[in-house]
Amino acid sequence: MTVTEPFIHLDGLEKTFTVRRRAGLVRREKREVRAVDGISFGVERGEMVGYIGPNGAGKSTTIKMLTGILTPSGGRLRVAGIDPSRERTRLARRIGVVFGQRTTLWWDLPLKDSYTLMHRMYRIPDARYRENLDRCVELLDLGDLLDVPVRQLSLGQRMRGDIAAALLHDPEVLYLDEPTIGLDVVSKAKVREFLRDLNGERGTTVLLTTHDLTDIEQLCSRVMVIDHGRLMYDGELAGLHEVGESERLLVVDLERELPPIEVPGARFVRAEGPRQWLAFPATESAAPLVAAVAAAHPLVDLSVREPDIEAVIAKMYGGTREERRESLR
Ligand SMILES: Nc1ncnc2c1ncn2[C@@H]1O[C@H](COP(=O)(O)OP(=O)(O)OP(=O)(O)O)[C@@H](O)[C@H]1O
Repeated sequence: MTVTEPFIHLDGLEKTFTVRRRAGLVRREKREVRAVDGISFGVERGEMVGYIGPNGAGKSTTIKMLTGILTPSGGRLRVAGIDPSRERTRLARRIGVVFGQRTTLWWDLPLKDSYTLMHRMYRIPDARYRENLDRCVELLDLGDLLDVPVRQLSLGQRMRGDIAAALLHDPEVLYLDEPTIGLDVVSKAKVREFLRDLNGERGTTVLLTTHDLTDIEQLCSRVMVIDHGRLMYDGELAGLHEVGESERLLVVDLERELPPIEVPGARFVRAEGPRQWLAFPATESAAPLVAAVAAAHPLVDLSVREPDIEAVIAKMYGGTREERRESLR
């Protein structure tokens, strides 16, 4: 029996950068940065996976290798059977990339002109292009924006425009690097809903890099954590919370300043005037806690905050970032 290779397959993948830095007036020192340090994983077709980690962990470097922009220093990499750095152009027809912090759209042109250019660049068959464009315009609410120059779009509008641009050629894989960064709550919800539908209806494989754990919670059944270029966790988000013993925060706005709230299952963290912060295990549902607080206290408002990724990872491995770096040496 032949074992088929996963759709995206990394085996001991490495990327080392050589950085030169001044070590005196004239002398320069060479230093090696192992941005990706032997990562192995497989992603099956149609999976939606979160790829998370603290700043400088090696996420963007991995994505750049997956798209063929960077050549690995070691290990093996295949996307849809293609070696990305050797056959970048062939792979480009099968993948889509969205970098939240940069745009692939033409800054001075109306949004629709960028799409026309992509239509030609990717040589997308006319009917397919029309169908995909119409679908994106409808689902991403782009109708009123098509004639607006990209530089005049808000961040959320631009992001939706970028996501559409990445999908016009029907990619089988979509890499998203911080797709919800800087977006307001409504825009975030729109982007997430669209991605969920895309994955459900078209079976597009999605690899998502984000600092927002809510993105992962709402979209991904599997999450991979990378730190210092190494894979530290691969499994369900709930499992990550368990390993990291992470806590969510319930932020409660009361009608007036009151003594610390005491409810079973939560820990009082701090108060500032009528606002109080209560911590509870991220593996538990917030609903019973909200009900208990609302039943016993005069509430004005409340919200739930997800643990941040840095905090979960710090708890998972203990110590500070520097101590963790030492422990990996
Ligand atoms: N072109 C480069 N030359 C030298 N070092 C680099 C280069 N690109 C990345 N690095 C280094 O490699 C490491 C990993 O960087 P990378 O951008 O992949 O991290 P990241 O997880 O995407 O971080 P962030 O969340 O901040 O975007 C960092 O130490 C970074 O400084």
